[in-house]
Amino acid sequence: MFSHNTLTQKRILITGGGTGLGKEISRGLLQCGAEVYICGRRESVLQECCEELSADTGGKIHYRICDIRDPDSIEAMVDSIFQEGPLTGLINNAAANFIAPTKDLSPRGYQAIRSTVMDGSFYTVLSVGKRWIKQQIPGSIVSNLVTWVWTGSAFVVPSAMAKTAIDSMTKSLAVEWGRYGIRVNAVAPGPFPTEGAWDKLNPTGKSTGATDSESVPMRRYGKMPELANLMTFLQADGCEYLTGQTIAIDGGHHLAAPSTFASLADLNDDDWQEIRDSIKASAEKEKSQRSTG
Ligand SMILES: CCCCCCCCCCC/C=C/C(=O)SCCNC(=O)CCNC(=O)[C@H](O)C(C)(C)COP(=O)(O)OP(=O)(O)OC[C@H]1O[C@@H](n2cnc3c(N)ncnc32)[C@H](O)[C@@H]1OP(=O)(O)O
Ligand SMILES: NC(=O)C1=CN([C@@H]2O[C@H](COP(=O)(O)OP(=O)(O)OC[C@H]3O[C@@H](n4cnc5c(N)ncnc54)[C@H](OP(=O)(O)O)[C@@H]3O)[C@@H](O)[C@H]2O)C=CC1
Repeated sequence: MFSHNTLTQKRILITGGGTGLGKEISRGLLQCGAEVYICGRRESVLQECCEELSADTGGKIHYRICDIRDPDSIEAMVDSIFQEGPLTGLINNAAANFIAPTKDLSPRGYQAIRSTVMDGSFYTVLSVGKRWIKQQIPGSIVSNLVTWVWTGSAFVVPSAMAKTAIDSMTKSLAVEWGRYGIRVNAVAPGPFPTEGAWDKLNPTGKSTGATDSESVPMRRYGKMPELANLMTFLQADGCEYLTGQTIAIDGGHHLAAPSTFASLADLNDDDWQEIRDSIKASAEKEKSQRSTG
């Protein structure tokens, strides 16, 4: 779809780029000639991703260990990247999520998700954006949201709330920063199966709804290159007049089956305990690999 030099001269930071969608978006950007920075809390995961993608694409990819819930950690990362040269693009992709009945959420459970998705995305945008403004450099910010920004979604309320806040940031900053040549857009994917999302949203196979590809009008899940292509377009030269938009890429899913987890109202307490235990096992495995956070 794009040539190997569509993104030559572009230097793009993608948060949470070591796994899942972030990793495959990084692959797509590298294939189009961008220099890519990824970050996350697990050094071994980031290192392995860089080795794999650089061998597969021949592109330049670097990692930084960073906890985006901590603004100081973000400042240190962005500062060290700009010392090597300014970024031209930022993709807010890192996120936290788990499925749970809202009545069972503690303040800490809510904060774990809000502080990553809403605060972490905002801190990163602020850290990069203020440098672009000061150095009079144009840039492209793209946040990876979800179609719940339009539909809401039961049983993942903190995620739906926090993603919606970033949708609002997208429209607001597009206006405030347009005069600096900074574009602010977002994408809203439907289901693109990844280990990270499925472990937290359908750990036992009981979270039906969107896990069924038949509920998508296109009768399938998204393919990674499709999402990478949209991200490449939004980071490329040639669409400078496009800003303030959140673009769905979901095979029509949210128009046909808007309430992703509505059917889960029928699960009982034992089902939810089993789901919670499975999520805990997945989170503990990830935690044991963390270098920060
Ligand atoms: C199959 C689904 C198909 C859906 C298709 C629709 C379209 C897809 C839409 C997808 C949209 C978005 C998806 C995503 O964002 S997926 C990203 C998944 N990846 C991650 O979450 C990675 C990061 N995750 C984490 O860091 C952790 O998993 C966690 C979020 C738990 C945070 O870890 P942290 O170390 O900060 O926190 P703790 O483990 O100490 O827990 C903090 C509090 O949270 C409570 N908690 C944890 N799990 C649950 C649960 N299952 N239910 C209720 N509460 C939970 C925990 O008890 C702590 O609170 P307390 O101290 O008060 O007990
Ligand atoms: N998969 C899907 O179907 C959909 C996904 N999305 C969105 O796509 C994005 C990626 O999701 P997906 O790839 O599925 O899930 P993953 O779990 O694979 O990706 C989440 C990434 O975020 C990183 N991360 C989490 N917390 C932090 C933190 N505090 N600081 C730094 N990095 C952090 C994780 O790395 P580490 O743990 O090492 O820090 C991980 O690399 C998310 O924004 C998600 O909401 C949207 C719609 C659909």
